[in-house]
Amino acid sequence: MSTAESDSHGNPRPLSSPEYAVQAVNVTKTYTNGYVGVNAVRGISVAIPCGQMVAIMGPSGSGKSTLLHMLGGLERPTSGQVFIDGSDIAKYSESKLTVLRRQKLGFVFQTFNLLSVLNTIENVALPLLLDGVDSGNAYSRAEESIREVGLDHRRNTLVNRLSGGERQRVAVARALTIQPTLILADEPTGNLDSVNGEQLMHLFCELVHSKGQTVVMVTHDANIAAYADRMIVIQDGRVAEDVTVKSHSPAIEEDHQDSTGNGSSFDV
Ligand SMILES: Nc1ncnc2c1ncn2[C@@H]1O[C@H](COP(=O)(O)OP(=O)(O)OP(=O)(O)O)[C@@H](O)[C@H]1O
Repeated sequence: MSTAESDSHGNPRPLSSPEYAVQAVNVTKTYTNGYVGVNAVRGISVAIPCGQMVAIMGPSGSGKSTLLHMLGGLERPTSGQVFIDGSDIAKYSESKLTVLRRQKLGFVFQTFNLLSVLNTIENVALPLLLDGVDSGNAYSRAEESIREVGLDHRRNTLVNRLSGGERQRVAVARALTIQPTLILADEPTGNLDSVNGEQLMHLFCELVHSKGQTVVMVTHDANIAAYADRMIVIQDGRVAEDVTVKSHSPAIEEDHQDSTGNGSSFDV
């Protein structure tokens, strides 16, 4: 098994190897609730190669979301290192982390952080506009992401008038619009019915297997985890299992294209 410190043959590899989208090296996280410390993550090392789809599973409270947040620089580890692009992001300043997240990482979380005063396309274009992309370019890239998630017909609708599932898809479109190297998703299908949940997984598979992007998702749903190339099971803040379940699945790519050829086959 490949770990952060060694390859599949057990040979030591340099830290922050560029073949990895993200690497955690012996990360821990202790939250302090008053006088009581909660050891949410107790020393996890994982190396996630570029172009892999990973499902993180495990019981409630086992530390899955905490690990995901540390991989995305949303939480700082209490100890250990998190490497992205060869740098330990645990050492980054808040402002450097903000830029990294905006430029390189796509987040699909249940709390969508969508701005209710903006419509779909404005929300999706926002990260690009904040990053200084000119508005013509930002809006045309936003249109493309909205098409990918099958929400063209809602492009001008205020997000607080959308259903939970539609908002979830806006959040996905917003995450995709920056073409992130790493997509981090916490229960990404939580608000979707089974058809749209499957379509989102097909889209993730397409991004991973055709475009070389990397997806790390937390899920309780075994059917959703079955789309992943690798499953990491967390228990009591540690890795209990780390299994590569399959490699590239061309069938999924072929299935993904709809009759219009635009790649979106969400149930609208
Ligand atoms: N901000 C926080 N402050 C204090 N304790 C926290 C905080 N966030 C998480 N915890 C605690 O850390 C532990 C791990 O939480 P985490 O949310 O990572 O688990 P999880 O596996 O994602 O759970 P679930 O599947 O229920 O979402 C839990 O005991 C939780 O109560």
